[in-house]
This record gives sequence, structure tokens and C-alpha cells, in this order.
Amino acid sequence: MPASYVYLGPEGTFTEVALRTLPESATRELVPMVSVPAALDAVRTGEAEAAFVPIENSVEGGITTTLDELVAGAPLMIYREVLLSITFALLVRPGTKLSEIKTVTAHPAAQPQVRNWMKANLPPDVVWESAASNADGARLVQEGRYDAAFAGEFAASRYGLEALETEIHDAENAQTRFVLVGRPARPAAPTGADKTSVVIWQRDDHPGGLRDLLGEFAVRGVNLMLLQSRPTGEGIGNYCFAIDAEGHISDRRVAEALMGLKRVCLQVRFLGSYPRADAAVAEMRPTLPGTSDAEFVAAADWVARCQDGRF
Ligand SMILES: O=C(O)C(=O)Cc1ccccc1
Repeated sequence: MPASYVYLGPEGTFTEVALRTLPESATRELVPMVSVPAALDAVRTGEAEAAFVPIENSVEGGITTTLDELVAGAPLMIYREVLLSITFALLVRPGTKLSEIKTVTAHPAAQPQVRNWMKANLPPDVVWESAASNADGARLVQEGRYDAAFAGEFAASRYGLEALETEIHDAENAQTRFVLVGRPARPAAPTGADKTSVVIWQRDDHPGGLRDLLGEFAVRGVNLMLLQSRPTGEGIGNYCFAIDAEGHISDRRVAEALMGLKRVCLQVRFLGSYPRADAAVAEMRPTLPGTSDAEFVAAADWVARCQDGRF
């Protein structure tokens, strides 16, 4: 049996479409799972080689279920990311009219992307209920549990539905980011356009505490691409921070920033260094003078010579 990649299912999710854009998915068995935690647990137990799940979208921010799963439990690592442009179709059982729609469903992350469209086009008393995924919403419409679902147009044929409307998106260029998650192993070699993800827990609460932590990146010229706070569950005001930084852990400035965090934080969880999905437009370049790999190496060499009295 080929190694399997599990993904947020059922068949017909945006997640599945995004996964199929990865060349390595062609050589794996692709297995739909009912939820993000179920997919990640299958990786933790060794049942699956990797899981493919949504993690962030450009309208609402982080997909909190995924972030919370990566922050807690047995450590996992991100190996790849995919960006997918998202527009929704309104899927109904054949023959249903717009004016007859009383109940709609989709994944919670879809709602902020279709809210204005709903207000303008559906009856004001329409009831929204969340589904486990957009394709699961389509499946529930097929079963007669809801009148309509927001999902990818491609899901219509799989669930015997028709697209009453297509190209629904409140924000132009809405994108969702998906990640391939596996058990911890050596990160892929740097490509020159990479991203590093970590979660950090502050050691104590003091004025400027977060600024100090972010300073570990700033002074080394490392650009940040995501900062998301998540409650630790240990009372009001207790947060950890998920951070995406530009660069690879094998870049000296990124490694030094992580060493800085490791010294001053209560805990740092490394979530991986992996190629950026927008590599075509990204070019890894030091943003501050004195922060290239060569300059870090030269400085370390100089300190070693000073320690030896050989300067
Ligand atoms: O992959 C899906 O279809 C999902 O349900 C997750 C999701 C939710 C909102 C936008 C893109 C993906």
C-alpha cells in the first residue's frame, strides 16, 4: 500500500484541490478525514505519513483549530505550504430557487468571505449553521439537512447538487493557505525563498515583553510574515504567539533569532522551515546591513580569535 496523505474531507473540499497541486500527492493514497484534529492525530499515531490542512486565510486570519492543534500535543512539523484563491458557489438540490433558501451551511471560515453576499442576496431570516468543511456542507444539503451550502463549484457534481450562483467572494483575491504536516524530521534543504514557523511562550509578563521577543527577529533583519496570538487556556491574559518568519533555520540570522528566543522564552516550539508558496515573487535577501550568513560567520570567527588572543 502506498504511504497516505490524509486531508480535511470529505471529497470535494478546497483542501483536496490544494493538496492535488503538490506533485508528491500523485504518488500517495489521499484519504479524507472528518476534521483537522482527526487528520493530525492520524499523523501522530503513524497511521498516515502526513496531513494536509487549512491554516490561514487572507480575510479572517488564522484557522484556529489548526493552530491550536499544532501548538499543543505531540510535536508536528510543517513541510510544505500551498496558497489557493477561493471563490464560493452556492450549491442547492436541483430545482431549489434562491427565494426558497431558509438554511445555509459551510465551514466557519467561509462565513466572513460570503457575509455581505448573503445579506444582499438571501432572505434576511436565513439561518446559518457551521459544517465540518465546505464539502461536508454540500453533503448535508444532498441529505436534505440544509437548503444550500457555500462550497467550491467543483463539489456540485460529487454531491448531486447544482450551483445556483458562482464566483461568490466578498473580498477580491481571497486566498487560503494550506500546510502539509508530518512528524518531526530534518527540514527540507533551503531553497532561497523559505519560511520558518515557531510558537513561543513568554517567560513572564512585563511592559514591552512582546516587543522584546519580536526584537530578536528585528535586530537580525528577519522579516515576520504572521503573528497570531492564541490563548493558552490558563486564564484570561495568558497567550502564546504563533510566528512565521522569512528564511530557513539554516540561515544564520534565522538560527540566531531562534537562539535568542530560546534563551529568553519559557518555551519555543519549532514548527518547521519550508519553501514559500509565493517563491516566484520572494527573494530572500538580508533586510539589514550586517545580517548576511557571511557576516554572522565572520563575526563568530572574530570572537573565537579574540578568545584565543589571535586578533
Ligand atoms: O477545504 C475546505 O473546503 C474547507 O472547508 C476549509 C476552508 C474553509 C474556507 C475557505 C477555504 C477552505
